[in-house]
Amino acid sequence: MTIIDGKLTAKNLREKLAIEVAEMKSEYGVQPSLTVVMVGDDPASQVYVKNKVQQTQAIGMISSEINMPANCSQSVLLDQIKALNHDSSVHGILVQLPLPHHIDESAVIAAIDPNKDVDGFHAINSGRLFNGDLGAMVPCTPQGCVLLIKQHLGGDLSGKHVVVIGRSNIVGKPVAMLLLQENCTVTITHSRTRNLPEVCRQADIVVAAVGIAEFVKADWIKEGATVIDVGINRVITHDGKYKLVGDVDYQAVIEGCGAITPVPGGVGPMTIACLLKNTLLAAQATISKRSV
Ligand SMILES: NC(=O)C1=CN([C@@H]2O[C@H](COP(=O)(O)OP(=O)(O)OC[C@H]3O[C@@H](n4cnc5c(N)ncnc54)[C@H](OP(=O)(O)O)[C@@H]3O)[C@@H](O)[C@H]2O)C=CC1
Ligand SMILES: Nc1nc(=O)c2c([nH]1)NC[C@@H]1CN(c3ccc(C(=O)N[C@@H](CCC(=O)O)C(=O)O)cc3)C=[N+]21
Ligand SMILES: [Mg+2]
Repeated sequence: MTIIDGKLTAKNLREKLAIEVAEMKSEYGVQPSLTVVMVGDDPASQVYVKNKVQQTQAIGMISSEINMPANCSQSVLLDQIKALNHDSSVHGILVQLPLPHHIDESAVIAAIDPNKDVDGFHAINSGRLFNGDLGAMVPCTPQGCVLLIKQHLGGDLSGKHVVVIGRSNIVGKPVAMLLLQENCTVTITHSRTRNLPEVCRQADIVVAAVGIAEFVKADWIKEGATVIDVGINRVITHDGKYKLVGDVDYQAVIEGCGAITPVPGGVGPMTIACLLKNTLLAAQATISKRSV
């Protein structure tokens, strides 16, 4: 049984990115920059934003954060995004989700310049991914999942049966598309799926993106299967502290699976590393435009 070390893999990826950032600065005088827009003060989002700001700067990129009050209107937020779209010193824009209920998330995502959409959530980018076009900005968490799977299984995923649990636009659907592109046989499951344990037992690889703490049980996992736990759930322990747990019943599943990503230290750090990679790609695209 292997515990897939996402923290280490993410650190190695960030080190490679740092070299490319330094080269970009010295050869073109361009420093990749990422702006995160946060509306309101969701505590879980704050942790993510804090990690992201620190890691962006650590690899030599510019990080800025725009905090807007929870009661800010949709039109004020859309104007802010338009200003960032027109600001050539900003290469990547990330609007932290979820947004307050009075704001239409899809309208906000649609307002982001697809070339600066480092989350890969804009319909132009999800369409490119769906069509198998190179040049899509690929959503960070799905990208991180696939990197961890390929690293563990040695690159070629042809013919592997993957069961994805969850069909959100930010994790389930895009991770399924990426794995299809890797020639996997992909089953997408969700809350209306019948006999989910039975379906999961067919899988060589299970990707759990459900949002329910310790939802996936040991007897759902075929012996030797690879388990990717995307879930980030904050639960209160018996001594009243918060801890993070995934969507997989980790302590039970480690007994029989072939490999598993821990929470924390699995997919989460890869999400941030892939965000930095997308920011570098967005900055590189502005240079190739300039030189022709
Ligand atoms: N590690 C990271 O970097 C990231 C982690 N996350 C975490 O990943 C998890 C999933 O996130 P996200 O995709 O945004 O979540 P959503 O809530 O948007 O989607 C959850 C999905 O799980 C399905 N589901 C819910 N209950 C069941 C059930 N009983 N049986 C089967 N399927 C079920 C839902 O089905 P239906 O569509 O039918 O409602 C839905 O498709 C969360 O814990 C989140 O915090 C998210 C982003 C990044
Ligand atoms: N526009 C947008 N894009 C996102 O990608 C996005 C978002 N909104 N909203 C929230 C979710 C969640 N998410 C996480 C990323 C990293 C960690 C992460 O770094 N986790 C660490 C530890 C964190 C800790 O210790 O609290 C780990 O799992 O080891 C967690 C969660 C990105 N999301
Ligand atoms: Mg959601």
